[in-house]
Amino acid sequence: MKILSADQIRALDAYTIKNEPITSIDLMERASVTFVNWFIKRFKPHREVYIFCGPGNNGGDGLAVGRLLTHVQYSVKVFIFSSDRYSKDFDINLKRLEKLVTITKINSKEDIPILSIGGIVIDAIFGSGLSRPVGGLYADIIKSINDSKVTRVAIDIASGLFCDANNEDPVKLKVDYTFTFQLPKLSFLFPQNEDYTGCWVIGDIGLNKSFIESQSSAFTYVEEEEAFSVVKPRSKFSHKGDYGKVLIMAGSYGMMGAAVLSGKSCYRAGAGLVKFHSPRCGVQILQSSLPEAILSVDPEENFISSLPDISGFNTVAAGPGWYEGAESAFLLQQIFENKNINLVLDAGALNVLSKNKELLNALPQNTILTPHPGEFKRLAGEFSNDYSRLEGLRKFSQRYKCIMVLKGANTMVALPDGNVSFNSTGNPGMATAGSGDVLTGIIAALLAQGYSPAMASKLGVYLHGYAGDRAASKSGTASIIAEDIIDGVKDFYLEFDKKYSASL
Ligand SMILES: NC(=O)C1=CN([C@@H]2O[C@H](COP(=O)(O)OP(=O)(O)OC[C@H]3O[C@@H](n4cnc5c(N)ncnc54)[C@H](OP(=O)(O)O)[C@@H]3O)[C@@H](O)[C@H]2O)[C@@H](O)CC1
Ligand SMILES: [K+]
Repeated sequence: MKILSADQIRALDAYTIKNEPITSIDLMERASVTFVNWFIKRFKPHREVYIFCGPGNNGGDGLAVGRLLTHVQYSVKVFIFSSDRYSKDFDINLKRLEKLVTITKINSKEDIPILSIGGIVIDAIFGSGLSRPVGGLYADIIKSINDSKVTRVAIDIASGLFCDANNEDPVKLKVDYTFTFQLPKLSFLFPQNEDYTGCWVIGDIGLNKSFIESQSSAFTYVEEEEAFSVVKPRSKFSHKGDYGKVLIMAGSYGMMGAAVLSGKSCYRAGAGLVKFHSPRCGVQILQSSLPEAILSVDPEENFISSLPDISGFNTVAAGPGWYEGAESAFLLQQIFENKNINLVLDAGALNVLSKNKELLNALPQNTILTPHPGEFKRLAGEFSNDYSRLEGLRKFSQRYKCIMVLKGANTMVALPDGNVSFNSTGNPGMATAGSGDVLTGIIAALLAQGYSPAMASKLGVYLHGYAGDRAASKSGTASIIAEDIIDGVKDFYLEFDKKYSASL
């Protein structure tokens, strides 16, 4: 799903109105009906509902929502603001609502209502048309709502949040839910906006799909349909050689678990053959934890010091559980000399790169780097906010022609062509030791099976999050351990098999 800018959304709105065709007031009605259908499923009518409506079309939506909720017996109190310019559709909806309920105009601070505890605030002050930081009476209202013990629901986007740009100004409405129209907004995907986004839901209001397709955007949001559509079914006559050979260079004394987790997830995600290159201390651990894997043994007891013969492997995964000494830098240098191999680097390998930045210039094209935010900071430096970090990630990927997988909620995958996809699966329970090792194994497995590095990264991240969500559905978020995520990989392929046989 594409993520469009506020300007593109405005053009999409206008295009739909002209070409469907539909009048703008009817489109507003459709959007409001969609919102209300969702709202009444979630909130019972016994709670007091306060709707704050700004002067534009977001306010117009609020007024239409007020009317629709009144029709289904919700007790609604509606507030508007003095303005010298209301939108046309605001005015129309104001007239429609005035016949049903008393509307309060807020002219000064004294008019700001006290909100009853347990009430619900519907925020229709500003939507995608916010053009500058919020001040004056609007700011007073937002602060007052933020201080009240109510549930807050934003129509389209919380007031004070820009769709696609940073707003340093502290005046933004904190919300529990955002019901947004048609497409996710870039700002929903950043940790810094968590309080101003809450749980967000997309309502399909029938905006023109071919116009959306025609728009160029560097940003996409990967959801179920797209992810499953790229999974390759297995041919009846295939054999293990068709699914690739992965060499995992992971683990050191006390850290062999990282290698086990990467290897297991690599097999679960479909690799034909997994071979570990292990320090001597890891031999027993690996052979007994993963009998399916084969082993090459390093001369060193406690860490990997040398590169085995990698001819015959199409994929190498390196870094989980790594010792981060000078030997590892030399090892990376040797690995980088093999330009025709698919490569995933994680954890220790990333830290070795951070300490030896000159090595970045030798990265084979399309190498996949999977840093968490701390590792990315060590690689690329600090950024003042999440928007500039996104730009930093894009630049890094473009500069070193590598694929950057920045892990977190909505993991970002930045490609050397400047495009970035955001992931839709996963949950906070996946913030647990070993979760990253599992992702490394999954991405390596997909690379080995012939997915392009870009596809292996995007699908791998989706699959990893999906597996984590399945794990959460069985054991609850807080108790997920990395092994559970590996188990969840089975559920992904089970779902794929079902979808695939249903499609035949
Ligand atoms: N897109 C779609 O497909 C559909 C969109 N729909 C809805 O329309 C919404 C977008 O509506 P919109 O364009 O009228 O913008 P909106 O957010 O109401 O604000 C504009 C007003 O606020 C003012 N203003 C701005 N910033 C300000 C500030 N800091 N402080 C004070 N004033 C400020 C601005 O004034 P100006 O900047 O012109 O001075 C103008 O008066 C969208 O979010 C969705 O809810 C649906 O109905 C149907 C389908
Ligand atoms: K809003």
